[in-house]
Amino acid sequence: MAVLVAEGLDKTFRSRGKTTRAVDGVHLRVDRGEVLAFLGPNGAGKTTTIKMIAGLIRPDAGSVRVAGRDPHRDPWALRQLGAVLEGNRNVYWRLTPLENLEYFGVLKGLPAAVARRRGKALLERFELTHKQNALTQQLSRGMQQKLAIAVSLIHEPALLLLDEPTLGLDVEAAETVKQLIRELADDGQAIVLTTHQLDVAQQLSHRVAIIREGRIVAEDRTATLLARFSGDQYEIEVEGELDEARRGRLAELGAQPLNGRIVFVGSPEGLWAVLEALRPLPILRVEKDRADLTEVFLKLIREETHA
Ligand SMILES: Nc1ncnc2c1ncn2[C@@H]1O[C@H](COP(=O)(O)OP(=O)(O)OP(=O)(O)O)[C@@H](O)[C@H]1O
Repeated sequence: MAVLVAEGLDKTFRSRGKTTRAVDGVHLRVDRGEVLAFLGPNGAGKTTTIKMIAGLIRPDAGSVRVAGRDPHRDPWALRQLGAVLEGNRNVYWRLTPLENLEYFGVLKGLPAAVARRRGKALLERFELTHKQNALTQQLSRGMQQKLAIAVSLIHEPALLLLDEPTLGLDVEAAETVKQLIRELADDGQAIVLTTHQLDVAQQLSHRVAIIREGRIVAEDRTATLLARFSGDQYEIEVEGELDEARRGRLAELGAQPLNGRIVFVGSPEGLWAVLEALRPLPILRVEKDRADLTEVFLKLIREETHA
């Protein structure tokens, strides 16, 4: 089920006689339980798009539907949004985590008792209960980030917007936050993730949309995009020496021994023939050349530049 449907979004800024077409015909869709990584170089139009989705900037053209309704017209649709857009700004340093959750819950229209009950449940779930009465400013950055996410979820929004959720966190805190995001998605939360940390995007996203100069230049399932940009080269490592007969057979199949590895470019069927030719030598490793999201991103961005 589509939680977010954005269609044909346009936004042009005019300031001091200069016109910037920040967003140009952007379509985005996010389903329940799906993490969409929304990626692009600096100034590509991500923040402007997210602000249009969040009801903060009115699009010149196009439409946004969150859980079927327009956040620019319908306060109910606005309540279907939760956002951690700029670091920890949605928490108050001088309040405790529980007070933050209660305060923002009431601000979002919840009765105080409901906000408190949900706040306690979120602290439990995010393993922050032991800090519920400490001042937020005394929490570690990782804990503050978890609290910021908890606060954005207090009113049980249909769509969660996360901007750079792991930026500046140490390895362990980043892993905890990533795990939390995975669990939220597994429980059905729809999430739009904006980040320049492409490894994080690769690990967390089901789908990727890449924007450049206001236009979407690629939009696909993460796995599909990675497969599309992966080569068809295999590397095989075996134990023991290759005799002359075997070397000859490998050459016939188009496989090349190279620095202790065998390199083969071809189809999966061809690979089986190569493996067959190596029998009965023990195989230590067979690996396909796989693109990562950084390579995909750079290729797409450059392709567009040269187009
Ligand atoms: N209020 C504004 N007035 C004029 N131009 C703006 C305004 N907001 C954004 N822009 C311009 O619109 C374009 C897109 O900006 P946007 O902030 O959406 O990019 P971004 O992809 O979020 O970039 P970053 O990754 O650097 O945050 C940029 O050229 C930016 O300078």
